[in-house]
Amino acid sequence: MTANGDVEVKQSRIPGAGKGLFARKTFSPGDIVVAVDRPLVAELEIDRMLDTCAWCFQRAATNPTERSMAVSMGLPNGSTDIKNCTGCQRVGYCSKSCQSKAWKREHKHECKIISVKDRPDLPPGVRGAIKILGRLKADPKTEITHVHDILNLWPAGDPNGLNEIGAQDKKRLDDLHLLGQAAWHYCGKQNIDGLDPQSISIRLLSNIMTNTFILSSPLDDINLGIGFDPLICSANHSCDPNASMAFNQPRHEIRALRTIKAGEEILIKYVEVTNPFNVRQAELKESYFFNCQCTKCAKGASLPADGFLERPNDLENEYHKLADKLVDQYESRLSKFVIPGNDAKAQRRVAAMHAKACAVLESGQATLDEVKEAIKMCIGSKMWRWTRQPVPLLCRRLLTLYLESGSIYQAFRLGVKLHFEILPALYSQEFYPDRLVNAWAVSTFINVLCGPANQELYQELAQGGLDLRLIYFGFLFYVHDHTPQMFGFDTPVGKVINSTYRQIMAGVSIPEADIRQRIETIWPSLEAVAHNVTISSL
Ligand SMILES: C[S@@+](CC[C@H](N)C(=O)[O-])C[C@H]1O[C@@H](n2cnc3c(N)ncnc32)[C@H](O)[C@@H]1O
Repeated sequence: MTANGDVEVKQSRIPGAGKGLFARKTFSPGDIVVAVDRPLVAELEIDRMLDTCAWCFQRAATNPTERSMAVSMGLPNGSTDIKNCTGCQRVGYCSKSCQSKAWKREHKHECKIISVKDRPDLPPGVRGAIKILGRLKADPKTEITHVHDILNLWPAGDPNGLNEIGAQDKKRLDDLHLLGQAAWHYCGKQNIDGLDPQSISIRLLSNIMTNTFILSSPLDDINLGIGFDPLICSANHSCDPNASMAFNQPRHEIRALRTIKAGEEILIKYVEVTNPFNVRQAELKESYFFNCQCTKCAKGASLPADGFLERPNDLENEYHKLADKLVDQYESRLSKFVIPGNDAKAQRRVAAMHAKACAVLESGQATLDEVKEAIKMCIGSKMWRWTRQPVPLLCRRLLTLYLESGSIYQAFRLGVKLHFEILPALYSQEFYPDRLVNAWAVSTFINVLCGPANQELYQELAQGGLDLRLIYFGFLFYVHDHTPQMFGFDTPVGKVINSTYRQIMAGVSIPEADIRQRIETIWPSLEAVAHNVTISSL
């Protein structure tokens, strides 16, 4: 495996986790631990194949409203155009340079296969496997190493791995067999020395499909596609990770979130780790087929993230009735949310409320009112605090919906609540990606609020002691200060942040140090804004 010298792959200390990635030197917070120029497999979701560059994953905003919004915010989505490959017309690129890199490395192996007229668009994992097999055929000597690196991972690298998947989800295993055979068939059924031809395709595909990470841009809250790389994927999961992944279109990095000492295992998150114990366990099992054995999970459901504000059997009458109906409605999904307790019925009621809120989150179609209602149900029932999931995830969704509906002031207030109250309670690290992305979003809302269209509101807030211009600088500096540790300025997100910072500072005559001093004096008034966001003011 093409490991860089700073890390090595060896037996993990997590019980039953197989191999893991270990530090060979000490890393400071923000240091790049591992980086690949592009994951070995990076494939667009089917829905993104025609509006996102298949090489660098830059998405073009095609909806006119979204496009003009992106232009006004200086985001790359507003200035990107995707031109289809003239051969297959199934994928496109944002530039000649991306097209040429993609062709040389991989697209030449799939172009004809995916261009067949009546063939439906193939799922990303299958397209990835086709390219790997195509590359192997063209250059067996070099590419066989990649194939072995892939096959060594779990589950194909573990004699029981595929059986375990079959035992948990037979349909998933059947699908992998079917899709693997399809990839092998499309590639001319090539054989690989020393490997059983019947199993190569399933093993390749299952290792790619069960170890993928989602590729998305920090500036664009959309799943763009899937990534898989044997080196990055050697890192095991922890619900208390010491490192995080960043996709810098198309460079992929793992960065230290805190000090990692030489010899320590590098642990990233595969799923949302701020969820309660049972939800984390269920999500890891559903998507990655394992029972998490990390140090946080070893404590079971005993942490603040698992607890409620009140005892579930003290649920007020109004919510009691609502929850009883929800228990019937979400019966089949309850086990994921139930926390074992003295009063099983009461636990099932709050679990049903959690299931309802998650159904809202999972539905891509939920309206602004539905999301608000879900937050009101959780907070209004007095069971949830604002920092217990799924409330933070619902708040993030609501913020996006406020933005889409043009309710910028509401988005600003909720963003401030997330910044001051919610996110620091979930992630103690100063520059955690979610905190940085939220702060960047808040800065863009304030910029709009400072504009000519919002003069009245601006004046009103200024009279109440909220100097939005100064607050804007506060968020801009926060984001600019932490970007090097989280993304770097040479990345798409880093470039947007840096050019905004430079542009703004070029028009300012007051020394930056003075602005920073003044920010400190007004910052406490923002904490009051955060505090004043209640369910009745959503
Ligand atoms: C992306 S691979 C990581 C490399 C893998 N350990 C190997 O030996 O190939 C993911 C697999 O590692 C194991 N794993 C990762 N994190 C784990 C954890 N916290 N607890 C238990 N098993 C884990 C699971 O088998 C999971 O399906």
